[in-house]
Amino acid sequence: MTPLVRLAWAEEADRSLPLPSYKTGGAAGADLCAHLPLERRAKGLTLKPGERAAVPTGLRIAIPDGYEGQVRARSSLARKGLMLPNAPGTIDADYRGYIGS
Ligand SMILES: O=c1ccn([C@H]2C[C@H](O)[C@@H](COP(=O)(O)OP(=O)(O)OP(=O)(O)O)O2)c(=O)[nH]1
Repeated sequence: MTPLVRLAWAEEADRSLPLPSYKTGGAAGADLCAHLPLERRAKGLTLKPGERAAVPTGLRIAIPDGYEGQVRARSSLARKGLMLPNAPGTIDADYRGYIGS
């Protein structure tokens, strides 16, 4: 049986941003987009060396019981020197808050 993963936008989310999507039929994971507040989006997010930030996704997700979600950095980010300090980030099946990374 294919597990059903439910996604919901955060209340204040900009729903014109892309939802997580699998770029190819064989992709192991779906790409998540950053959901920066509108006023900060044009400038983006700049981190100083060694600085850390939680990047919101504007999404909540419900993972079925018995499964775990994982947030991993794309390898193209690693080539730019960006990484997730907690990778893989664990999304618990009973978590219903907003997903950040
Ligand atoms: O990269 C991540 C990792 C976790 N989470 C969310 C989903 C997860 O279910 C929850 C708690 O994560 P975890 O159990 O890894 O953190 P904790 O430090 O043990 O926090 P808590 O005491 O809140 O469980 O935070 C994210 O949104 N992004």
